[in-house]
Amino acid sequence: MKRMHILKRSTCSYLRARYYSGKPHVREDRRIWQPVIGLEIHAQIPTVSKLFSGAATRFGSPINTQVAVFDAAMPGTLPVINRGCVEAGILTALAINSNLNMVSKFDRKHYFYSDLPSGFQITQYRQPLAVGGYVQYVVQDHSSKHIERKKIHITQLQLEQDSGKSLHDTEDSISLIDLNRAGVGLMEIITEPEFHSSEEAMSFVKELQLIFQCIGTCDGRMDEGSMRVDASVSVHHPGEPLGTRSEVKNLNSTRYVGRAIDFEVKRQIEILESGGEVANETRAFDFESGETIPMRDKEHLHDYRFMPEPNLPPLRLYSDASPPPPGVATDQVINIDRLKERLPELPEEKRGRMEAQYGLTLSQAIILVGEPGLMRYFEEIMSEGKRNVKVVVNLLLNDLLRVLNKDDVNVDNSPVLPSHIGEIVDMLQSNTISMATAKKVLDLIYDGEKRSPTQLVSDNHWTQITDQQALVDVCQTVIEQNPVAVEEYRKGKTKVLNFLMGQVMKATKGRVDPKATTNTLKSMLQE
Ligand SMILES: Nc1ncnc2c1ncn2[C@@H]1O[C@H](COP(=O)(O)OP(=O)(O)OP(=O)(O)O)[C@@H](O)[C@H]1O
Ligand SMILES: [Mg+2]
Ligand SMILES: [Mg+2]
Repeated sequence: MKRMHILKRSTCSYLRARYYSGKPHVREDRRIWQPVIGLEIHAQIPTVSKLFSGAATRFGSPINTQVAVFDAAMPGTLPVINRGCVEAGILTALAINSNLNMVSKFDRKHYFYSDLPSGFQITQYRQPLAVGGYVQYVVQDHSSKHIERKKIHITQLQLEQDSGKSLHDTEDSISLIDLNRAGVGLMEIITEPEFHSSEEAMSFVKELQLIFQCIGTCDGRMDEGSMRVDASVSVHHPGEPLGTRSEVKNLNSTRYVGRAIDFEVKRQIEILESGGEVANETRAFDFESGETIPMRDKEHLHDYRFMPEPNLPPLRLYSDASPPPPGVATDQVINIDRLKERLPELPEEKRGRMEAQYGLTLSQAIILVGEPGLMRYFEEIMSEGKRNVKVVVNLLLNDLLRVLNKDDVNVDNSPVLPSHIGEIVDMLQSNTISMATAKKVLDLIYDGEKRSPTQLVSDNHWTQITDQQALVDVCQTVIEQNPVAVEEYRKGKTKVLNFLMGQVMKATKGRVDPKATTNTLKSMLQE
């Protein structure tokens, strides 16, 4: 059945309604509210210099130490476009299936703000770098464990300058300006208003972060402001025209994206249900109260007085099919076919391949692809020997991630290497060690053990007891030493078996196969 993304109209129970994956909540009159969300994402391009000047872009540098005369809008300075930024924009457009404009243009967008010395931002208004496109992403409902693939359409991708930063000193009532960020290259990506829940919007933002990191066109660090999200939110009754949107600006974590959307949806439903109208306004999110508040400086409608940027010619792209005119040096132009060749396997393609090639479930594929470095690590293990994919994935997702997450260590810095896991898996598959021993070996290597897993097992005599008579002997001892438990088991308290199993494990230091032990114990107890 197709899932519906609709909300109970009643506002009091709104927050309890899981409108992403839950069943439709319908009031008697069957009038339901559907949230509609569109996102605008600003992503900083990690080139060493800015979009139109040679100033550096390092995050966290001392205030006003990365400012070229152009960034400070000194008269007579001219923009020179940064090839790296254009390439990043093109790569991103390709990754989100957007159509590149072979000719795009730059415009001036005027507004007054103290951190914008020129009084205008150079952006792409009339003819952006790319239009259209779509992104496939996955939405996971953590409580129901339901996973769904979704698709969102992209409106456009444009290149533009970032602004500076104002620091307001309320004590001395002064504002200080830091121009380090002014002119850093940004990609603005706009989605169609097609999300119907905060979960969908958040999942898309995470997918975009994965795409950026995969192709290297933004570090995706929302906490450092290198990726910022504006969420436009409205509600309507399905089948009727879209409602008036409000726009919550500058959300700097995926969690805040979700909280701001949930708050807005609830606020708007309340207004509409009490007969009011939603204002088309810009709002800010206050993470402490969890509320959105109108932004005072944006109360009036802006007249940006867009005009073509006279100091930049149109940006022309070339391809093998439409090459540059003869005589133009190849390093002076960009051929998009060369960039297409550089496009790596994207997150959704990786997930699809993990499912198809290795038979993984989508939820396993999501973790392997979402955890930086983990898919490569997994494939390195799988590239040798005939390793059972279930055993490998189980060890990685349950045991390796457990120890790494405990100390917040990245897979790439893991002291447990793919070769270690490979050896452990081989010993498991040949029945040399039990699962309990495998976990113990993994933990020891994580804690700094320098011997190889094989060496460790042989030095400690941890090889699994595979000899059936030896297993029977251990079980016999345990049965003799625990008459009370045995009695209870025979009276029908079958849970006692777990206790006896534990005793065998203890006696053998985990060197037995749980299944073989259970069977042996059971048959011996029936005698
Ligand atoms: N009725 C609606 N409800 C929710 N979202 C909407 C609605 N109509 C449009 N949107 C979304 O609002 C966003 C509009 O962003 P866009 O940047 O194009 O315009 P803007 O916010 O007015 O301009 P800017 O912020 O650059 O000054 C898009 O993400 C779009 O999907
Ligand atoms: Mg906007
Ligand atoms: Mg915009």
